[in-house]
Formats: sequence, structure tokens, C-alpha cells
Amino acid sequence: MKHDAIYTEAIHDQGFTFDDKVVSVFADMISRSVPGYAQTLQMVELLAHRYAQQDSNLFDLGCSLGAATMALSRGSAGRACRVIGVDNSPAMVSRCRQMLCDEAVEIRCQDILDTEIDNASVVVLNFVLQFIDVQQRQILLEHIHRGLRPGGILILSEKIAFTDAEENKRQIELHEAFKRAHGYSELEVSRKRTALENVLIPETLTTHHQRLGDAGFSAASTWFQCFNFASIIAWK
Ligand SMILES: C[S@@+](CC[C@H](N)C(=O)[O-])C[C@H]1O[C@@H](n2cnc3c(N)ncnc32)[C@H](O)[C@@H]1O
Ligand SMILES: O=C(O)C(=O)C[C@]1(C(=O)O)C=C[C@@H](O)C=C1
Repeated sequence: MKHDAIYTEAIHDQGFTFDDKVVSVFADMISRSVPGYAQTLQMVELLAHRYAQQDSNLFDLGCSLGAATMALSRGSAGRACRVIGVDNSPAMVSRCRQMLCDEAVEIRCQDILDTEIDNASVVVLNFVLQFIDVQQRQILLEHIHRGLRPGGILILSEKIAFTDAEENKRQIELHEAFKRAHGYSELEVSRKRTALENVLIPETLTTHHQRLGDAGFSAASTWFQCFNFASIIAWK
């Protein structure tokens, strides 16, 4: 795995993008930046094992290098499921296809807002909704809900915000301490913070739960939270 040192240089002054530079270090970047990332992948596998239905489709929307796509595939083994990963970054998709060339999964280069969701039993949005235009988020969740079979689930993991300004500040400080503990310097942390401004828009857990309810999900539980990162299971 290539070590992420991309913010030791001044890059992304137009804002963070999933370009070649990010793709080349992405596995290291996400595991050193997102508290609980490995656990979200373990639970995607466990939840796929529990909820993947025979002959259904499983979608990993915003699949990056296919880590959750493979978790879906492992969890649903033997059930004749079609596992589909979707990402709109050509650099990411190209690398993902290389890495998963021997796997029985389909990787599409497409905007997830244009992805047809049908006959689905498990849909994953693992740290992806945060990059979607806030105005489009409700439409996307409604679309996913419509494409799920009865008994199907959505796994939604996100960086989150807090209504209370002091709490928000404390949680961001804790996250940044996590990043420094994983070897990022103060300068790398601050350059990435600037690059992500107006690109990654976090929302509160209350907003996410409200939106899931409005989209038609019958129940939703936050199963994981560490600092300003959380993951929710929503049931159709
Ligand atoms: C933080 S990464 C996701 C990590 C990945 N789900 C995992 O578990 O390893 C966000 C991904 O979402 C993709 N993305 C962002 N907006 C998208 C969109 N509108 N359509 C498709 N992919 C999108 C990015 O290209 C990037 O690869
Ligand atoms: O590094 C941060 O501050 C993050 O917010 C982490 C985060 C994410 O949550 O998606 C941001 C961009 C990269 O995709 C990897 C991780």
C-alpha cells in the first residue's frame, strides 16, 4: 500500500478531487483518516451475510477501490447475487477494475445519481453521500428506497456535524488528533481541511435520520459512531 503524503505538498488549491494522486494512495489515506473505516467494511460483510437475498442486486455506490464491493461479495457468497460497484472518478474506476479483475463483480463508471437501482437487497453508501450536492441527497435516498426489495437495507456511513458549535469543534479536534496519531503532520491536516471545504458537506445524525424517514425507510439505527464519523443501517 502506497503511503499517503500528498498534502506534504500544496495541491488541490481548487478543492479536493478523486484524481490520480488521491487514487494512488487512497487505501492508506482512508484507513489513516476515517476512524472505524475497517469496522464499517467488516459490518458491510456481516450485514450482507444477513440481508443479501437470493438472486438480488447489491450496490456499492461510490465504490472507490472496491473495498466495500468485495465485502458485499464475500458476505453474499453462494446466493447468486449480482454485485455492482459504481464510481464517477475515471482514475478510481480504472484502478478498481485492475485490482478486482479476477473477481465476479461489475464496476461501472457512472454518476450514482444516474444509477438505476432495481431488485436490490443491500445498498451501500460508505462515506459518499457527504460528497453529493445537498439538494440531491433526498432524491437519491428516495431512489434507493424504491429500488430495494421488501426487507432490503441501506448502509449509510458519513462524516457528521453537530448542532452545538462547541461539540462540533471538540469532535473535529478529536478527529484531527486521530489523524496526527496516524502520522499526518499539522500542515497536512490543515491543507486537507482547506481542500475539503465546500466539497465534503457533513450533516447531523438528526438530519440523516429525518431524511431516511422521509425517503420511506421504516426504521434506522446508528450502529457506529467514533468522533465525527458514524454509520447507520436503514430498513425498507
Ligand atoms: C470516500 S470515497 C468512498 C470510499 C468507499 N466507499 C470505501 O468504502 O472504500 C468517495 C467516493 O465517492 C465517489 N463519488 C463522489 N461523488 C460521486 C457521484 N456523484 N457518483 C459516483 N461516485 C461518486 C468518489 O469518486 C470517491 O471514489
Ligand atoms: O480526511 C478527512 O478529514 C476526511 O474527512 C476523510 C475522508 C472522508 O471522510 O471521505 C475525506 C476524503 C477521502 O475520501 C478520505 C477520507
